[in-house]
Amino acid sequence: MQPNPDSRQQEVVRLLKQVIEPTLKNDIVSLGMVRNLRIVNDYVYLRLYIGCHQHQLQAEIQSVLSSLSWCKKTYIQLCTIAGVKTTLAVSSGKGGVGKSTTTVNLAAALRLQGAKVGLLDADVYGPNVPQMLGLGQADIQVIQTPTGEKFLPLEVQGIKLMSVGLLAETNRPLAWRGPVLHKIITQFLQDVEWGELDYLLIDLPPGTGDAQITIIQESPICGVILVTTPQQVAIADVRRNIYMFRQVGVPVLGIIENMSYLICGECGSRTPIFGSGGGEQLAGELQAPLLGQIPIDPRISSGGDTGSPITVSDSTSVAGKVFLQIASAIGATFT
Ligand SMILES: Nc1ncnc2c1ncn2[C@@H]1O[C@H](COP(=O)(O)OP(=O)(O)OP(=O)(O)O)[C@@H](O)[C@H]1O
Repeated sequence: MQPNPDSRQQEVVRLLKQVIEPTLKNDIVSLGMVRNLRIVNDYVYLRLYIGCHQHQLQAEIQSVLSSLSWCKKTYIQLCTIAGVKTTLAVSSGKGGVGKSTTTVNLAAALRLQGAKVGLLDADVYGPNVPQMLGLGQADIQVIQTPTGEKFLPLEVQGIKLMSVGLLAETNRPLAWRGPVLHKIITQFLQDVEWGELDYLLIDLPPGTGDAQITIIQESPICGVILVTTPQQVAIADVRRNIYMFRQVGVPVLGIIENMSYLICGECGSRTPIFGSGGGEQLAGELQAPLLGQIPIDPRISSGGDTGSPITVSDSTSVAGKVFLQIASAIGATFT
């Protein structure tokens, strides 16, 4: 009698769920670390997406799967980014909601709290992170390493940075499509010599297209942070975005609501210019925590233009404090 492939698959998943990541205190399947699980004949194949400090999980998987009577061998393809512990993605349903601003300030907040931080600006449609950190067009160096040639990230304000924008010509929009886009993104993920990083933040392109799906599928993202504004239209887009991440199996860490309110300079009262409660409603509906609400502040915008994130220039501002709070929550989760 032929073995039932579905019951074998279920058996493997059940065993894999016994492998618990000790810091995150959850199983590796729920954490989205196991992908592309296939059982062919009597062999198990899977990809394991982990940080550089989680290699022991591979041996644990081999150990639990060794109890399968029918399995001749388990092949595990390790997917890590050399030197990087925790990879987080920042995403938004639509453009212009402040995703890059949020990524830069979050990177700055994690840095202020002593973490080693890298930032990958993968927003091929509008790579503006370098400018937000005060970098113009800069030459990217290629260095020789034991594993081949690699891009050397730039270092600015204590943050290591690599951006598709740094490879593009000034004032010329990037118009990469399909295979070219796929190649550039995967090259970014594999061919950057980050050194040792506690966190790599990836600023994803907005939406749910090819570029996003490629990055999510190809990288060991431990979690994604979604940025939205309180408007209904932005929220509908985030909803689509969340479903995409859940389909791939990447955990959604939470939602940041940007441009939530304007603070009166005179009396300190808060006015919700774009409506209120959107982030909260979404967080409830999708069971993803609301990590923070960022005010509208002209200094956030001017800081983006001049390369001086508000979290660094004024860490005691309301926005600065919210970013630091979110960074603490991330630190509490991953270390
Ligand atoms: N809380 C805020 N207060 C004031 N201005 C803000 C705030 N957040 C973002 N901005 C400004 O809004 C504009 C859009 O922000 P940003 O580029 O970060 O958005 P984005 O979602 O990354 O856009 P895209 O992905 O389309 O490039 C920028 O000029 C930025 O300075």
